[in-house]
Amino acid sequence: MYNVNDVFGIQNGYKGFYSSNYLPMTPKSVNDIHKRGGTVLGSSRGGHDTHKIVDNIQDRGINQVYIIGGDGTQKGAYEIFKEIRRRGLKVAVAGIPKTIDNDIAVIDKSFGFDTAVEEAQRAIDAAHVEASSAENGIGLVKLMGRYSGFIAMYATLASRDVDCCLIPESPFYLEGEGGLFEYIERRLKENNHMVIVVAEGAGQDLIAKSIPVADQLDASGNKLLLDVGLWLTHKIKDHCKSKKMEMTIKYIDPTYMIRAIPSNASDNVYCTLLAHSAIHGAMAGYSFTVGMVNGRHAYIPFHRVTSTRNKVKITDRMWARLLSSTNQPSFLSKEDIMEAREAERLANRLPVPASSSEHTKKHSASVLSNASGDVQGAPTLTLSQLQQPAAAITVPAPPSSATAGTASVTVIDSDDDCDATGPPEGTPERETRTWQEAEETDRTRDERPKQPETPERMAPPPGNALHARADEAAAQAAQDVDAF
Ligand SMILES: Nc1ncnc2c1ncn2[C@@H]1O[C@H](COP(=O)(O)OP(=O)(O)O)[C@@H](O)[C@H]1O
Ligand SMILES: O=P(O)(O)OC[C@H]1O[C@](O)(COP(=O)(O)O)[C@@H](O)[C@@H]1O
Repeated sequence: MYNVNDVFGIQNGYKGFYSSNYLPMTPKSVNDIHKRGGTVLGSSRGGHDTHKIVDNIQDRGINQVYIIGGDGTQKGAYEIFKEIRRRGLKVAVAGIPKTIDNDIAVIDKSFGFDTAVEEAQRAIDAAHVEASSAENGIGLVKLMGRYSGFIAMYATLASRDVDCCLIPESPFYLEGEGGLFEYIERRLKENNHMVIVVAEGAGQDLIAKSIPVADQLDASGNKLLLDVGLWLTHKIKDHCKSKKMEMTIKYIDPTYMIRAIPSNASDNVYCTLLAHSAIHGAMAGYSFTVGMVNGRHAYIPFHRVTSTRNKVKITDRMWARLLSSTNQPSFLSKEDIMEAREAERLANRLPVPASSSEHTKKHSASVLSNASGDVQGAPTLTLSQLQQPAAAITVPAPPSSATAGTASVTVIDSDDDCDATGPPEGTPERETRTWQEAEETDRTRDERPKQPETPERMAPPPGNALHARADEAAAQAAQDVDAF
């Protein structure tokens, strides 16, 4: 569709721009890479030298750069975009969110997350089998999630075999009333076995207190985490020993096995849509992070996705649903809840609530999105060309009959951050609302009467008893969190 002749892969992450040769990529060479796990191009931490990267882009005459990765990668893409803009180059930068952690702000979910949740079920199933095969058996599964517990939360909700889910956003404690040990004792008495899921970033403060070690960072500046699964296993064993309680604990760490598998069908489709959307946007001359927002394809300015991180909101319904599904303690004091609400209010720039129930007002990301809900037309580039950490594409100047106009471009910000070079002539009209106007409109939309929050307002359509029970339970759980 766009007459692209030269596509190159950058090997081993950002440093590959200046430390290795670019790898020519053809439809044939990438034909089945989506069926393999990991990355054929390689990845790395650290090594982001903005000037050297942009020098290379410039020297090689690259005019579109597609950058695939998590929030660190998107930050790096933003730096590259700013340097390109400073130099006045006609190069579009498209960030494509890929992380199993799902911690990238604004977008509905990141590519890789669904696959991770699905694969995590296998580890939870194994933990359940092992736990239920022993007397007082505990199965403990560690899942990835450095800063955010989305994989742990969704895997727990999907499995229904989990009795306790621990995530970084919800601090927990071991001893005393309402603590983890008390819950474990109770659950073993009731059921004779239990499954605990812990996200790798959970309980890091607790571990640091019991094993004081200096913080260490990886090459990208991320804190190296202590193994919460191993630590917890020992703590539980020690506690049960002190109580003369017979028990068996099996610790399963499937983290890399989960990240290493090929993406599932739903992620493959999502990847295709991201790829198509990114290509249309870059061909139209824009720079952005691409993603689904409220179910619509959107082009998001880099700074919107890099300024915050997506986290599980423990004051939100989803976490309340999890609490009601596992029956675990919330580990939260009233002060913790108020603090979490206040942090959420400030992060979302919400007004001070008139009453305590006001906090439940949600404020979704203010973005504009494609009115049709989809990007029109599909380029001939394959998604697999974009399924790797970084790829640079050299695009010939579009012929006068270029079909870039078929891309139904949606721009989420009308400030100049979203537009490296401006769209070439003949491309569709840009969104004309200012960012502030857009935000205002979206806020108005967000504040329209929503799905009611209280049990009586949550009444489902008559005749649907199953939904009624589920909704009642969710509302009750939300109230429990409120009341706590
Ligand atoms: N603030 C930043 N500015 C520039 N580059 C960054 C920034 N944060 C991370 N990076 C680079 O992005 C790459 C990926 O970041 P990392 O945190 O390792 O993974 P992820 O993209 O999964 O979050 C690394 O090469 C890192 O150096
Ligand atoms: O040991 P590594 O390779 O640094 O990776 C560990 C990290 O990768 C993550 O899973 C994120 O992976 P991705 O962003 O690549 O999907 C974090 O949760 C975890 O801390």
